Amino acid sequence: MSKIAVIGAGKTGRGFVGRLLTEDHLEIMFVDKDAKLVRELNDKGNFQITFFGDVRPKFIVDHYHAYTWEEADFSDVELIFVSVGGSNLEAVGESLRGKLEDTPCYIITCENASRPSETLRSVIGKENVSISEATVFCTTTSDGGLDIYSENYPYLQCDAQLLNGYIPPVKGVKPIDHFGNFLTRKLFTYNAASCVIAYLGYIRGYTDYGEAANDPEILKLLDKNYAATNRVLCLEFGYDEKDQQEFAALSRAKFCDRTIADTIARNAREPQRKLTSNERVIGPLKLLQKYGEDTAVLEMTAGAMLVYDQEGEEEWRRIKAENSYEEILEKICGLEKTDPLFEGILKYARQLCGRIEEKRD
Ligand SMILES: NC(=O)C1=CN([C@@H]2O[C@H](COP(=O)(O)OP(=O)(O)OC[C@H]3O[C@@H](n4cnc5c(N)ncnc54)[C@H](O)[C@@H]3O)[C@@H](O)[C@H]2O)C=CC1
Ligand SMILES: O=P(O)(O)OC[C@H]1O[C@](O)(CO)[C@@H](O)[C@@H]1O
Repeated sequence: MSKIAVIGAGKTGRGFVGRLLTEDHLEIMFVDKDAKLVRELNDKGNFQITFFGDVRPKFIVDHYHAYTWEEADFSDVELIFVSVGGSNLEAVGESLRGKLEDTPCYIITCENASRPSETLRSVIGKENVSISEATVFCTTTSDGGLDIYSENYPYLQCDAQLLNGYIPPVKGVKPIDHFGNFLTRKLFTYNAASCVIAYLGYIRGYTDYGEAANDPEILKLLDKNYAATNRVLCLEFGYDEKDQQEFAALSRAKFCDRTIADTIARNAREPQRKLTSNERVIGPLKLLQKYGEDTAVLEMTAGAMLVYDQEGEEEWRRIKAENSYEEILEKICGLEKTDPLFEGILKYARQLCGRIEEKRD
């Protein structure tokens, strides 16, 4: 049988996709740029998945070998999952381009990102390679070791149309016929809400994600944002209102679920990625603006993102050291100075920055 590769042996790659493949007794070829992680995966030969709330016995993933790019051989690889973080997709495309053969090959991106298949397709540029995108609903965390903590989510839904009739030989991977804007819907509903909780939680001094999600003040803002975002997503994409409300309610229940042990730092990681123009905050803000809805909660969230600071976020710290808030709004968020969102976000950033400084004194 042809090989299956997973590029990015991180939390989603090894902890979610790796589990789905192992549940089907499939052999995995992990590829990662982190040579230390590759060595650890091979030396140990297995890792364990513990499910939040102990809803299922621990699960072992052990049918794999891990490789760095230099070692990885893609001959006879038919199916590739990519889960490296949206900002690393171009680099993955560059690395893959020279390694893929001229036989048909299918790639499924597993990223919270705007149009990740387009990004990868434009770099790989090979006719024989079909690239689909998936929505990852399964939260996976780690405490730095190989083992993973995870929800017991059973599926990876992906765009069937982009697979050109190919059916992945994995039970947990579900090609959906009318996938359409499902990834954008997920990003603007789930991940926008996650940003409200994480960054407003940071401003209020929380480090635990579940605590922040259950804060009554944050919940009030979250619900206000869900109501407005639900309305504009229905107007923009034609979703049924009740269906969208139920979709949003599922995300609310998940974020408030205290059995899912998670941190503000993980959910707030890489603000520079989350603040780009079509992403989870500026994207829905533009829709709210287009349909005349109240933009305050997401403007406040974007303001909190500008203020956000955390050990380990070195790229974000560099960007902030080299750019003013105004420059970040222009260069990263793609907002013009004349756009009311620009001034709105800036106003909140200044207010919240003052609040953080007061706390420090
Ligand atoms: N962890 C989670 O709960 C969820 C994650 N996601 C998405 O899944 C994607 C991955 O996230 P995580 O697994 O949490 O991140 P992670 O940081 O745990 O894993 C990413 C892995 O990709 C590797 N990588 C980065 N650039 C690479 C390159 N050029 N070549 C090969 N390997 C490379 C890194 O070394 C790392 O091992 C992101 O797009 C994220 O938004 C989506 C939903 C939930
Ligand atoms: O890697 P990112 O983009 O921060 O997203 C991870 C987020 O995605 C989620 O699955 C939300 O859908 C959460 O677990 C987590 O907050």
